Order: sequence, then C-alpha cells, then structure tokens
Amino acid sequence: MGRDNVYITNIPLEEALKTYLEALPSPVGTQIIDADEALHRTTAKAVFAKRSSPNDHCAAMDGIAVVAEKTHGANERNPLKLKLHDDFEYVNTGNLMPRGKDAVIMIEDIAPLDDDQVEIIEAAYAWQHIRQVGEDIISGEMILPSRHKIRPLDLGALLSGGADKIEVLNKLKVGILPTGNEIVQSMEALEKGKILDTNSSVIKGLLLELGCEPTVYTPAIDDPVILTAAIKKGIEENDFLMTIAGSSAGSKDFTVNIIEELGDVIVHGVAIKPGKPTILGKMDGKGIVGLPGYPVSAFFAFEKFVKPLIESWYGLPHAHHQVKAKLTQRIISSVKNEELIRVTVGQVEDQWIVTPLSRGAGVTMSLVRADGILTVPRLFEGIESGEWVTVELMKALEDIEQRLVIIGSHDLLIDIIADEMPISSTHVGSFGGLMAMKKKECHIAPIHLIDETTGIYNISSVRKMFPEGDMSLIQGVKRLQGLMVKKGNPKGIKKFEDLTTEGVVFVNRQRGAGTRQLLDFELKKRDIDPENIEGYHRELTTHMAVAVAVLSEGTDVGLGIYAAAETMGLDFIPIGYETYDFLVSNKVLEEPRIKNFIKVLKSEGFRHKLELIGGYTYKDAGSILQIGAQDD
Ligand SMILES: Nc1nc2c(c(=O)[nH]1)N[C@H]1C(S)=C(S)[C@@H](COP(=O)(O)OP(=O)(O)OC[C@H]3O[C@@H](n4cnc5c(N)ncnc54)[C@H](O)[C@@H]3O)O[C@H]1N2
Ligand code: MOO
Repeated sequence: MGRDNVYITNIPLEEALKTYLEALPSPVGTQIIDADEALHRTTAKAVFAKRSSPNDHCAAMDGIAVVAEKTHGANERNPLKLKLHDDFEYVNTGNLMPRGKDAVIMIEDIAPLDDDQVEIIEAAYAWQHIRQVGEDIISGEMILPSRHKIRPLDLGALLSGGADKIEVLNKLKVGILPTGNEIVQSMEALEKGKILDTNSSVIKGLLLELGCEPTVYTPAIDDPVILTAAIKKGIEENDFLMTIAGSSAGSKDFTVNIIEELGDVIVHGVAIKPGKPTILGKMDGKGIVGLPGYPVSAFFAFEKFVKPLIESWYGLPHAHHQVKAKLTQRIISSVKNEELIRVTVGQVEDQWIVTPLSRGAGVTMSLVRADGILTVPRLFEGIESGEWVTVELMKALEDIEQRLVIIGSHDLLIDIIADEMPISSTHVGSFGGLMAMKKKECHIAPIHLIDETTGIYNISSVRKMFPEGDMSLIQGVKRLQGLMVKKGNPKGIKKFEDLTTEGVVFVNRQRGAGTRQLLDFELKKRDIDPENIEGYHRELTTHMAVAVAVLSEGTDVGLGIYAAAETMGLDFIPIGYETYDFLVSNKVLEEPRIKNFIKVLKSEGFRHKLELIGGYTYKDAGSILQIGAQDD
C-alpha cells in the first residue's frame, strides 16, 4: 500500500463537493430533550405553543384594578372617589386581574384618602395597563421554525409557550483520527522530530462551533494494520470520521488505500490550494474525510468540505460576510488550482484595501492574523496589484474598521503597540512602506532609511518620494543596530570585514529593508564586495527571522537590532544607533487612530516595555516632525 497511490485527481471544488453531498445521505437523527437543555441545538420540527403567554389577563403596572366604565367623568375639577372592594382592588405588576375588572390605574395617578378610599382625577379606558391573554404568545402559534439554531432568548419563548420538551437534531458524533509516527498529543512527549497534534484541537473546536460531538483519538502510527483497525473503530463509534495527514502520495500515506479497500474513495485530489490531497470517502454508509496534514490545508479542507456537509445535514444556512477591497500586492497563482489566499483587510481614507499574507501550508499564524480569504479562481494566473477583489471575511468588519494599518519596516515595538491598540501590520521593509504610503494603502509607514551623503535618517527619502511636502514623521525611536552572532561568538566575528572570512555564513535582509540599506552602506564605505560574503543573497524579512536563523545550525551572523539579539539570547556587536520613525500623511494626523497611536508612543507603559527589552532610546517618541517640500 502507499506507493501505488501516486495518482491524485484535480477535480474543481464545486464539482467535488456536489458529488460528495449527493453520495452521503444525512446521518442526523432526532431526539426529544428538555427546552432548558436546548441551547445551541437545532430544532428538528417547528415548535408550537402549548399555552398562551400570559395565560390570563394580568396587571401590567402596580396600582388599582377598576371597571373602566365606572371611572368615566373623572377629571381635575370633578375628582372621583372609589371604594376598596366595591370599586377597586389593589394589584401589583403581574397579578391576575380580579374578576370583573378591566383596567388598571397606576399607583402614582391615585390619591389615597384613607385605608378604604382613593381619589382619581382621570378616567381609565378599557384594558389600560393590562397584559391580555396571549399578548406575547397565543396557544397554537409557532414559536420557532424547524432547522433553527436555538439562542438564549429563544429558550425564554419556548418555556413561556409551554414547550418544555422539544425535538432537536441529534448532535453529530464525529471522530478525529490523527495519523503519523511523528504526531504526539502532549508537550512532554514533544522530543526532536515529533510534531504536536495541533490539528485535532483546531478541528475539534470547529466541530463544537457547528454543534457536533467530537472525539479525538490517539494518533495512529503509519502501519497499515494499525491504521485499518483505528479507521474501523472510528467509523463504528461515530456518524462521521476525519483522518488527519497521510492523505498525499508519500510512502507512508496509506489512508486512501484503506478507504478504497473498506469502502469507496469518491474523490482524492481537489483543485484547491492549500488542501489539494483531500480525500472524500464513504465506508459502511458513513462519511470519511482525509484531511491533509499541513495545518492550513487541514483547515481549508474542513471549511470547504466538512463544514458545508454538516451545514447541509443540519439544514443551516452558510453565512457569508464579504467586502470588496483593492489589492495592494500582485498575486501570482497557478491556473491548475483555485487558490485560497489568507489576507488582511484595512480601511484607509474611505477605501478598503487587502494585503496577502504568507501562503505556506504550515504557517498557522497567517490564519490567526487573517481577516479573510481571497480566492483566486482556477484558470487564473493571478491578480494584479490595484485590482478590486472580493474577500470572504473571517472577522467582523466593524472590528477591522477600527484598526490602524501599518505597512513598512518591522520592529519588535510594533508588537508592543499592537497590545495597546488595534493595528494590522505588514512587514515589507522601509521602501515597501514608502510605496504603500504613496498608494494610500496604509496610515503609517515605519521607516529607517539612511541618507548616504549626510548620514541623516528618513527626511531626504520622504522628500524625494513626496515632493509636495504634505507628510510628517511621527518620531519613533533610536535603536541599536549591530551584528548578531551565536552566544560566545564562536567564529570570533568583530567587524564587517570578518563577514568575508572563510567559513563564516551570513544571513541578509530583503532588498528594500532599511537594515539591508545600512549593510550595503557600511560595506561600500569599507570597500567590501558583497559577493565575497557567503549567504549575502539569502534574504529574510524581519529582525526576528534573522535572529532565529543565527540561532540555528548553518548560519553564523546577521545584521539586526539589539532587541532581536537579546530576545533570542544571541551575542551582539554594536554598530550604532539608527532612527526608526513613522511616516504619516498630514491629512490623517487628526484621525482618532493616529492620535491614539501617538498617545501610546508617549505613554509610560510603552517606554517601560522598551527599556525592559533594551537597545532603544525614545526621547522624542510621539512628537511630530513636518516634512515640508524640497525648497522649504
Ligand atoms: N510528492 C508529493 N508530495 C506531496 C504532495 C503531492 O501531491 N505529491 N502534496 C503536498 C501537499 S499539497 C500537502 S497538503 C501535503 C499533505 O500531506 P499529508 O496529508 O500526506 O500529511 P503528512 O505528509 O503526513 O504531513 C504533512 C505535514 O503536516 C504535519 N502534521 C501532520 N499531522 C498533524 C497534526 N495532527 N497536527 C499538526 N501537524 C500535523 C506533519 O508533521 C507534516 O509537517 O503533502 C505534500 N506532499
Ligand atoms: O495543497 Mo497542500 O494542501 O498545499 O498544502
């Protein structure tokens, strides 16, 4: 098994889903439960009221119950005296109306004369301040339709209407079977070469949200006999089973063959990316889906196949929340697959903008950060920057609207700010930030660009790009840049010249990054040929990524900020302080988001956190430096 399994089809998503839905009848039965227990369950049938609410006429206010007709003629000039028991009875809100009485006068509208008598100066009209039988619910009326997911406020109506027992859809029992020798389910077992079973937790959570009853099984190792037994058990004990990983064409990917032997493989291989090797199968009349192992692929396979399947079985509508937005970066895509791109969304100057995130199938943080998904259809080679696209939202638009959009150079302090106010940040280097600002795609662009002639940071680059003089720099920090090396500096690196030493491996930042510009500036000053530096062409996009690389085997040194070296426990050879500022358009300076940003930069809390990290000075942080036109 396994090796004869290299043929994976490429069926379009809609076709695969339609075929699968048709092949699987709903396994969802019904049960009668107490209404009290019915929260988040789905009604199997319409629920009708067995009693009215209120079930009798009752007082809607505290006061006296009267016969309306007998109060007619009462006014300020002719107050009317009423006698207890003969003309009125005292009632409180919710009391049954005394027999024969048809109106309530509020306690504040009567003047007590003595224990037995009151006076009124206004007539009552029939049924005033009375909640009549069935005002809320009339016996026999429908309280909830069928296929309705029960909310807390529905519970009150069910109980008021006497529907104490209701018929709901059974919770679908779903098994989750992780597979693979490397998969472990506890941090303690997480030794080198092992992978934590994060997928099962995510899938379990998604199933709970859909109202299912998930069971996560112990990982099955890559052994056809053990896997077969685990799959049989999973099918037997559940209405539906998902296996995780082993869906592809590797030598240990047995799942598809086992399903083929014990049941039917309806689809293996769908034209979506991530999620391509998804298996849609059937065994003993029950559904079995093989989710790919990569976490992002597993999520999309669930969202695109399992979720619609369960929603259709439960008869629930598929909720769509979309926004039309302008794409900020070109996307290149394969014509073979429908590509599902995780994106952030932001609102800048009355325009919605969308920025793609990492496309790696293992990058789960891209799903955490994503505001939505942009689909590049099959047969498309990509989408050009500046085009308008539709994004399927994963977060509420109202929340996205509040966010400050930051595009540019990365620094750890962005995370400190993100903990204080809602922001979305994309790290494309200082030049990328200037470009994004030019295209009005961000509110703020963090930059650190040295002027090679004056050695002054940022001002000349901004002037060059924005000659109209309508920009400002919100002053940021001075941060210490230097060479990051392994603890103890085993290669004895002390200066830029040492980067060309035989056996020293460097890791670089991407072109357009201020740190890359600083490196090139320093190399040029010293007449060092970059081609003599091993690793000069290997580019990473953040200081932290460089620090992690230096920490790992095979890399010795990178240029970056002290804060990153300190955080990763690396040694640091300082070069000097550079200026890291925030470019902003004068037009938005008064916007609440910008004002809040400045407030955070000036706050004690922010400065204290910078001090804890070290390598920063922040004397002018938050003050505004207007960058006038060239001739100013
Ligand atoms: N020669 C080919 N190789 C691959 C193909 C292909 O068509 N031909 N498809 C690639 C694609 S696309 C995907 S997606 C993956 C799918 O792989 P599998 O479903 O077979 O899964 P594994 O290879 O076992 O694992 C992939 C990856 O995911 C991690 N993993 C597995 N289970 C879990 C879990 N429960 N929690 C967290 N992470 C998990 C695993 O450690 C691997 O890193 O195949 C490509 N290869
Ligand atoms: O298509 Mo795979 O599912 O990229 O990750």
